[in-house]
Amino acid sequence: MNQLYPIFLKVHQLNVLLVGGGFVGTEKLSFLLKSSPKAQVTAVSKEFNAEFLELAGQAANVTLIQDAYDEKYLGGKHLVIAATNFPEINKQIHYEAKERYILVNVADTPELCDFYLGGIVTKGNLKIAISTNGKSPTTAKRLRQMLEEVLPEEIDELLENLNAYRDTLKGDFEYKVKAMNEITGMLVEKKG
Ligand SMILES: C[C@@]1(CC(=O)O)C2=NC(=C\c3[nH]c(c(CCC(=O)O)c3CC(=O)O)Cc3[nH]c(c(CC(=O)O)c3CCC(=O)O)/C=C3\N/C(=C\2)[C@@H](CCC(=O)O)[C@]3(C)CC(=O)O)/[C@H]1CCC(=O)O
Ligand SMILES: NC(=O)c1ccc[n+]([C@@H]2O[C@H](COP(=O)([O-])OP(=O)(O)OC[C@H]3O[C@@H](n4cnc5c(N)ncnc54)[C@H](O)[C@@H]3O)[C@@H](O)[C@H]2O)c1
Repeated sequence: MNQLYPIFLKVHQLNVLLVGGGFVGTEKLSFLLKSSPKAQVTAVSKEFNAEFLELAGQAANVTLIQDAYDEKYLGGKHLVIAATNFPEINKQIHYEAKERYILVNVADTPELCDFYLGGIVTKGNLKIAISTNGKSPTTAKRLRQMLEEVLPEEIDELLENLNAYRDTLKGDFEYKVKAMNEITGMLVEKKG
């Protein structure tokens, strides 16, 4: 059983440290920004590859620091993602983050992660996060692609309409719960 508890982070109001601006760092930044274009990210790396620089250059809130990792960069950070090509540096980042109670992900190294990055589907206001418990990231990717394909864009209209309806409801909490459940009931009704 997958015992991970997913949460939906407001990364535009949190400080994320990403260490390593190579191939894996670029992939992590790219998925982070795809889902959260305004994510506040400080990227520290000895070197950045061209793709990383292009991605960061187009982003709203990505700060680049060309330097070797140092624990001082953990100051004021809520989340850390380590993606250098040196396992011992990634381990050091892991331990120094843990000392400060900062949540840490060492890319591609499940045993050094407090959290995993997931496959993420966004359709307007709807967001679905997928994890395979680290068993098969490729399956998370394929499921993400499949859901992106099959979920209609109109699903966002449905959410907006239901939100507008919700705002018109007068009455107490119990009444609102009942009304919202009634109007959305057909979404889960089984065909006879
Ligand atoms: C979902 C996604 C999100 C993201 O990265 O943002 C993600 N990996 C993605 C793709 C992907 N990663 C890898 C491949 C190559 C094929 C392969 O090796 O399987 C592909 C496929 C591809 O690229 O086509 C390599 C890989 N990844 C991990 C290991 C280590 C291991 O398994 O032990 C290795 C081997 C490294 C090596 O041997 O060098 C581990 C992790 N990867 C996770 C997330 C976490 C678990 C998520 C879950 O619970 O399912 C976890 C545990 C930690 C973490 O990194 O957070 C993203 C798809 C995004 C999308 O497309 O939507
Ligand atoms: N199974 C394995 O051994 C294996 C194989 C391949 C990749 N990986 C994983 O891939 C990741 C990195 O691979 P990549 O393909 O992105 O490598 P890469 O060489 O493309 O990028 C590594 C980046 O880290 C930076 N860097 C190196 N030392 C640093 C330091 N001390 N401080 C700051 N930045 C530093 C480099 O400048 C570079 O930008 C790691 O998470 C690693 O665990 C593991």
